Amino acid sequence: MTLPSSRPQTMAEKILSRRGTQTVYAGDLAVVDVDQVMVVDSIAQSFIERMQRDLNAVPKYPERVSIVIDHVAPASTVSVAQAQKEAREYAAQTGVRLFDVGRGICHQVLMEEGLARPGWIVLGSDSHSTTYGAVAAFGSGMGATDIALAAASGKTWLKVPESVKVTLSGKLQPGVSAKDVALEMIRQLGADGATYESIEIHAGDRFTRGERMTLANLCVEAGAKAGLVVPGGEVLTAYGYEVPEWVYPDEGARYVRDLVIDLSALAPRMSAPSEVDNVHDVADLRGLHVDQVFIGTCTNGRLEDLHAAAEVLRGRRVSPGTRLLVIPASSEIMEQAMEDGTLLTLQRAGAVLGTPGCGPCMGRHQGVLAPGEVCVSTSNRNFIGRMGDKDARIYLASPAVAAATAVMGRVALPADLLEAV
Ligand SMILES: CC(C)[C@H](C(=O)O)[C@@H](O)C(=O)O
Ligand code: SF4
Repeated sequence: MTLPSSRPQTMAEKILSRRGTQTVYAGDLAVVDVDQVMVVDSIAQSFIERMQRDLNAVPKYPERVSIVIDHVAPASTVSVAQAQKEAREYAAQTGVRLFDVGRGICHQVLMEEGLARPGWIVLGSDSHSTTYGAVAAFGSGMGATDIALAAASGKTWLKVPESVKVTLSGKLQPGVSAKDVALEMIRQLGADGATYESIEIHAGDRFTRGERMTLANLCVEAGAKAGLVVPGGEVLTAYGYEVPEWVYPDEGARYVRDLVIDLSALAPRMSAPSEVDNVHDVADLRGLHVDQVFIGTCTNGRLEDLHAAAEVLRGRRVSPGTRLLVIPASSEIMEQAMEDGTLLTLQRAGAVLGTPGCGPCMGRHQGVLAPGEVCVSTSNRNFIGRMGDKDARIYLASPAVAAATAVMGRVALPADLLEAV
């Protein structure tokens, strides 16, 4: 079925039209079918309460609902353990999917399980649900009430967002990664610069699916409702997904803003405390003492990220005054990194390895920070108090920069290690 389209549409307009009842444009209200609803452990209790107490409903399509125990996994306190127990029981009773402790971070797991696909609408009880835009799914985060309504009815309603067009041009320099591009994009847009907008990223055939996840993941840090990467390159061929022709934005679609990022001019970037858009060249922050380095999260905990870190750490040691935590984003990644020797390289270099999941990303367990401590993290948020004490400071960077920093014990570029020998 091709819907009549009277004027050119953005990708967000395309998907929301196709999955809804009529052709819609930015500003319209859309009622759409939801292909997958994702609930994380921290929200599971409120979700269950909304379903049972407020809506008196069961999931309409249990196969379209997934619960992931990832944020504080394994449980850190009795109340966390109790909440996770209830989530397991709920999944067993209703037949929704459950991904239990150790399977990994919700967004990574859904992608691996094929529960986010081109043209789908995926709603998560987690703000980084924009990540699904890596495979051209309209992914968005919502609160427990909206998530429960979507699970109960199989639908959601939302205002169709305006779109910002981000075009990537040129070729990345060696040592510069998708994370640096994402941080630069957030700097240019600003922390609230795309509030309730869809960021449509035109990357051509650049970037793997994992790198596209990094780009789409960071979109919410500019306040975006969705972050859609236009399919190209590997995404079209390597994952067995058919990318339907109708997903692509039309020539002449209307954007509220146009941004072009010249990749050839980009150096490794770092976001300094305590807003994600406070982005600088790593070279300008070089030398700052770092207490903890964390490589992981839904932003940069994939195999390619662990490879980038291992390349820097092979045959080297983490600096004595610094701790390095490495947490693969999923069990699948962990297995691959075991098989190909990456974890051994990291362990020998002095890394502390953790259970696949969010780890200390939001400061709940497994590596929270003391007052005054400085952390370089490959995650996506450096707000005050995010990883522990409010007087700790967090800098966001790519896995290669994080690894070089761990070796030097201070903010460094991989190239600095060669000079230090
Ligand atoms: C716990 C969850 C709701 C939260 C989010 O919404 O993003 C967390 O994942 C985060 O990164 O802050
Ligand atoms: S890894 Fe961090 S950013 Fe990602 S879902 Fe977990 S807590 Fe949120």
